[in-house]
Amino acid sequence: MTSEPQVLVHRDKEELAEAVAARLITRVVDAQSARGSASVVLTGGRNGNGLLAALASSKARGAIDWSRLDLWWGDERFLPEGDPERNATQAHEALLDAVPLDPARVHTMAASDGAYAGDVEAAAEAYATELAAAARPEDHARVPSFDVLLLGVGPDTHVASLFPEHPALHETERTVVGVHGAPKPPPTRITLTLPAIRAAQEVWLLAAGEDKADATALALTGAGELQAPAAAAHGRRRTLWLLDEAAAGRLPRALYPRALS
Ligand SMILES: O=C1O[C@H](COP(=O)(O)O)[C@@H](O)[C@H](O)[C@H]1O
Repeated sequence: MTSEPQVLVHRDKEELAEAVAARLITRVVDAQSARGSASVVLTGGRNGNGLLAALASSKARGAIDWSRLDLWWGDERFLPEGDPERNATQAHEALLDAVPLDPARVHTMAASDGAYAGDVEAAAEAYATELAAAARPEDHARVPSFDVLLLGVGPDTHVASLFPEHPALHETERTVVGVHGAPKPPPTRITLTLPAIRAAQEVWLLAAGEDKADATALALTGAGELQAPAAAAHGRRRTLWLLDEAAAGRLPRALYPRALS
């Protein structure tokens, strides 16, 4: 089962970050009260980090039981531990160091100088194993059915480290793969594949800024999955495109309810 994309447009990137932070707090609190815990897949990039910063400064952040939250990553730049370009480093700076998480529930992807000694394929396989161990029988997948999986949309329509026309987009078996020759630095990365992304209950795609307007329009107006990877990202129950007015600027008006001012 997939879900039709829904589009919500906020005024600017600051309003987008604050509104998505409020939405995420509500979603996590609901999942924790229903099940005892929640799981969220983080994204890197400007909008992902803007969201984490908005969560850090939200007065409502205390509503989340941070010790019962599993955090995963959709992708990682295969760089040494602590490198400022690693998505995990940026997430720690923006939010994770400021909240009482259980370190055992913070599932970072391996660094290039870590246990797999520069072998990105082995690092990807290890993350797939960690995900499979966390999946419950009721998830019906080799990954947990994440409550929310966040994806920042790149100006070329990439999501996670799935770039247009790249071989990782063809993956139908593995849930995590190594990426070589990414067009955006660094060239070597680790990414969830489409089957892993589509196991999430809800997929939220984030885009702000005029440089995302073409990507957003392309992905939401019928582009193929190879041409526009963002078009291939769906949640089982919900697929939400969360935009600011600049990123929504080239969308047909019929696609979203809020009129641009
Ligand atoms: O490299 C990456 O870029 C995308 C989008 O980044 P943005 O700065 O253009 O918003 C991000 O989603 C991905 O996780 C990251 O590794």
